Amino acid sequence: MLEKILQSKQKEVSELVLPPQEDVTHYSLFEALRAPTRQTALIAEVKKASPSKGLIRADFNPVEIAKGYQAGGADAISVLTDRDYFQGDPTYLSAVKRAVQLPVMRKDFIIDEAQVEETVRIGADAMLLIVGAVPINKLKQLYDLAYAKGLECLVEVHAKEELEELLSAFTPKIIGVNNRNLKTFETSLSQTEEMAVLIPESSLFVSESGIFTKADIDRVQKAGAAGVLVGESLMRADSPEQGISELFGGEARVSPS
Ligand SMILES: O=P(O)(O)OC[C@@H](O)[C@@H](O)c1c[nH]c2ccccc12
Repeated sequence: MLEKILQSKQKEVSELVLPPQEDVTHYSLFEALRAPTRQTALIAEVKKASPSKGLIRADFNPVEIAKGYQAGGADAISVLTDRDYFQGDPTYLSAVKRAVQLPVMRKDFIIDEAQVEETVRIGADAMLLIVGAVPINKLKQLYDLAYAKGLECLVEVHAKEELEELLSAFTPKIIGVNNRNLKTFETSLSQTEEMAVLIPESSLFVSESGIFTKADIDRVQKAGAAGVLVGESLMRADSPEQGISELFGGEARVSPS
């Protein structure tokens, strides 16, 4: 599946027309994750559909969902911008960014410098980089370019070998372990547990995908995750706010946001 997505991305990139620059106020993802609203930081994801689950939420208003996430105490927001496989759109990110006072991360398959520039233009504060989507030296170039342009990165790995390859090249400030194997779509939280020991102390560690309950949050937090990235379980909730409250089992906020 990842292969197929990357092929269409290549085509998309070759046809990319850069949008005008959005005028926005930036918020740091790193700082937000370091001082979370609850014990475990939450990146709440705006995602209409996915290749593994199909349509997740028919009644989909990205701005209303993002505002609900902010009201519910999310620390940051992730917006899927891939059109072909996730029914996302770069314009959703710009609209969300204008509506909330939280760091907003672009969730897409970034393989080229032009997409980094596009990410800046649409007003994002951060973007996802996936180890395994591009060769590691290319990933490092994209990472350095992003930071040079004022964008932060969440660098995602799935397998242990990917993490080792990443760390032998450089140490990202924010590392995500995707519990979902992008080749098979299976999720397993033991992925987070197995990889936690290898994550350097100096990096913020986010556990991504397949997190549905307070028990799941406690489990990855115990393993060492400072934060979680949650999409589906929140998108299926009656309201985003209530979804967050239920996900945290009613846990009180430790700091207002
Ligand atoms: O919906 P979930 O299982 O809570 O997962 C969210 C997020 O981790 C997932 O959307 C994701 C993680 N890495 C990705 C890379 C590309 C697209 C999507 C993703």
